[in-house]
This record gives sequence, C-alpha cells and structure tokens, in this order.
Amino acid sequence: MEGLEIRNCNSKKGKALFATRKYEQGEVILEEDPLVSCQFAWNAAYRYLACDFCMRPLETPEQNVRRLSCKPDIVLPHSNSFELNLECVTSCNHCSVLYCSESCRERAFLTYHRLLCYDTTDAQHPITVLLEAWKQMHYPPETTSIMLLVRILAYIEQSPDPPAASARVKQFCHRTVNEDAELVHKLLGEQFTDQLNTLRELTSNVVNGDYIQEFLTPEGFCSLMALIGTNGQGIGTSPLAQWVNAVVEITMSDDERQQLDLFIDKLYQYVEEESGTFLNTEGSGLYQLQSSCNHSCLPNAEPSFPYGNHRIQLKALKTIMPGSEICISYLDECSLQRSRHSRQKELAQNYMFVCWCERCIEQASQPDCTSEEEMSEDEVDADD
Ligand SMILES: C[S@@+](CC[C@H](N)C(=O)[O-])C[C@H]1O[C@@H](n2cnc3c(N)ncnc32)[C@H](O)[C@@H]1O
Repeated sequence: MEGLEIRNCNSKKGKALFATRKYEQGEVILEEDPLVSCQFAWNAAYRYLACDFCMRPLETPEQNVRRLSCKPDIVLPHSNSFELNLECVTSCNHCSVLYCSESCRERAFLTYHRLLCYDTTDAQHPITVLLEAWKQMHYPPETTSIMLLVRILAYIEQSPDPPAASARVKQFCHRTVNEDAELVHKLLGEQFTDQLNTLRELTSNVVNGDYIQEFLTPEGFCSLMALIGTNGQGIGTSPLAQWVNAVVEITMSDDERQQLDLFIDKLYQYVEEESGTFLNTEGSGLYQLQSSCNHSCLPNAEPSFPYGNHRIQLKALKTIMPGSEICISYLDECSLQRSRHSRQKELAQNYMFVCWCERCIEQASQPDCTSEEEMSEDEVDADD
C-alpha cells in the first residue's frame, strides 16, 4: 500500500485513508479487486448478463440497449469502438452460472462458489428461496444484496484459514449494536425485525458451519447486514455506458458530434422509460482499501471501473499533498451542488451519518442558503 495509509481520523469519522506522498491531479491513487462482489438480485432477474465473478458484461452494448429499451431494431453506430470478447465465456462445471473467463471460474470456485454451487433453475433450492425473499423485501433501486452477505459467509467458511478470513471481514467499518440495528431498519423498512429473522433463517439454510456461527446469531447477522450496507460499493459495468465512453473519444466533425449526442440522449430516454433504475449500477462489492475512504462534499478523489469489471480505480481529482485525507463523494454531482442542509439530509437518510467534511464544517458557521425549492421538498418530506 505504497503512498497510502489507513489510520484513525477523528472520533466523528472513524478510520480514513491518507496520502503519504503527493498525488497529481488525474493520477491513479489505487486499484483493487473486491473481497467479494455480486450482481443485484433484481438486475439478474432482468437478465442483466454479467460474469458471475467479476461482473464484466456478457452482452454487447447493442444487445444491452435493445433489451433495456425494448426496441429490438436499434443499431449503435461505431459499435466496433467497444470490444467485448465473448469467446472465452464459460460456465461452472457443475451448474449453469456463467463466467467471462476460465480464470474467473477458478477464482470464484476457490473463493466462495464451492459452497454456493447450485442448480439455478431449481425453484426450491435454498439460494433461490433466499433470493426471492430478498427481492420481495428490497425493491429496486437496490443498494446492496443479500448475495454479498452470503458470499462473505462462504468466503470465510471455505477459506484455508477461516479465523484470518473472519478477522479480515471484521476490519470493515464497525458500529455499535444500536447503530447497526438502526441501519438495517432503514435498509429493510418497517417490518425490519421479522424480515431480518426470515433472512437469517434462510441464509443459514444456504451456508452454515463452525466458523460463521457468530454471524448467524440475531446480533451477528444484523451487524453483517449493517456492514454490507455501510461498506458496499456500487459497481457500474453497463456495456451501454462503456460504449458511450468509447464513442466520446472518437474524433468527428461538430455536426456528427451533435447528432451522436442527440442519439445518445434518446437512447438513455428509451432505457429510462422501460427499465431506468437498472442502468447505473449493476451490483456491489466489498473493497478493503476503498471502503476506508470517507465522504466529502468537496472530494479530492473519484472511483471508477475502467476495465469494465469489478476492479475499482481511484483517481485524484486535484493535487493531493502528503498527509491529506483522501475522500470521495457518496453523493452524485447534482446533490453535491445543493445546500449544506440538503446534503446533510441526504447523507443522514441514505447513509445514516452526520457529515463532518471540511465544507460542511465551514458552512455550519454561515447562514444556510437552502433554496426555496429545497425547502418546499423538506416540507413535503415533513408531511409524509
Ligand atoms: C465506508 S465507511 C468509511 C470508513 C469509516 N470511517 C471507518 O471507520 O471504517 C463509511 C462510514 O464512515 C463514516 N463517514 C464517512 N464519511 C463521513 C463524513 N464526511 N462525516 C462523518 N462520518 C463519515 C460514516 O460512519 C459512514 O457510514
């Protein structure tokens, strides 16, 4: 971990990632693969075809946009600017799960799949039953997946050194028992206690063993749910988004560019109309270094998925000096432009913390400039 260190930041933010050397704007700070990752259950149900291990798309951008927009005749120009090698696609030797390569198949089997191999067409199989229960409790847009939790448990249980694997999992952001319960309540809604018990029972039918007993108690399971809710990083590997990124780089006349931009806007509109919420992130993963990155409303780094799979890259948005904390934004561009009041509200509602970033601390001493529109949204919220 050259050039970086994880250490305690303060009592408000907990652990944080710090630079131990200078990073120039645009420089890659880190790249890492997740401990485990998985597709969201609803995305899989909508046949979002991706490698079961690394989430690389297993369909071309054209196939992807035709399916998501329900327009089978759409033709994407410059399709050759996006290469998708589907020749190496393979499946598990024992079940029908698909992988983009032999290497992903082997790594999945070694990490968790040995314990989770099952006939995906068997409606009675404990994994199918668990996924169906999860889908009924957690409608899109999903923010995490019960499969991520199941893969963590299988990862510990089939590890050559289960206590060490369990310790690695426990290093992720930790909260108190009450905070865990509050977070899971938020994740599952009003029925949370019953639903948590159902999920716990169904999960222990899927994966069980000596080394994971502590995670299958009511408290341990709640804590693991909070762990995936707090640390799960959304993974975006949409082939359509990758095609858009590739065509933006092509040199063309202003006229052609304008036509192409209009065409892209229309594509997104079609997709949004048919299956909007399935477009942006297709799953989530648990990253050891990345998950120690705190949020800032003035971020100095940005994560992306440049390889079209679950490998994350963190790049500097500005020059970062040694000793500085490296922060990303948990909010989207649009929310970042809003007042402190609105940003704090969104972070509290979606991530359950009060933001102590530099920008919020500085703005706390100034009069809040919440717009009338934001105020009236708050009033609507308050009425709810
Ligand atoms: C993915 S973890 C980041 C690492 C975390 N600080 C730790 O100690 O493991 C996300 C959690 O960090 C804390 N956090 C992140 N950004 C924060 C901020 N700007 N202000 C206060 N707490 C923050 C919140 O508790 C949040 O749920």
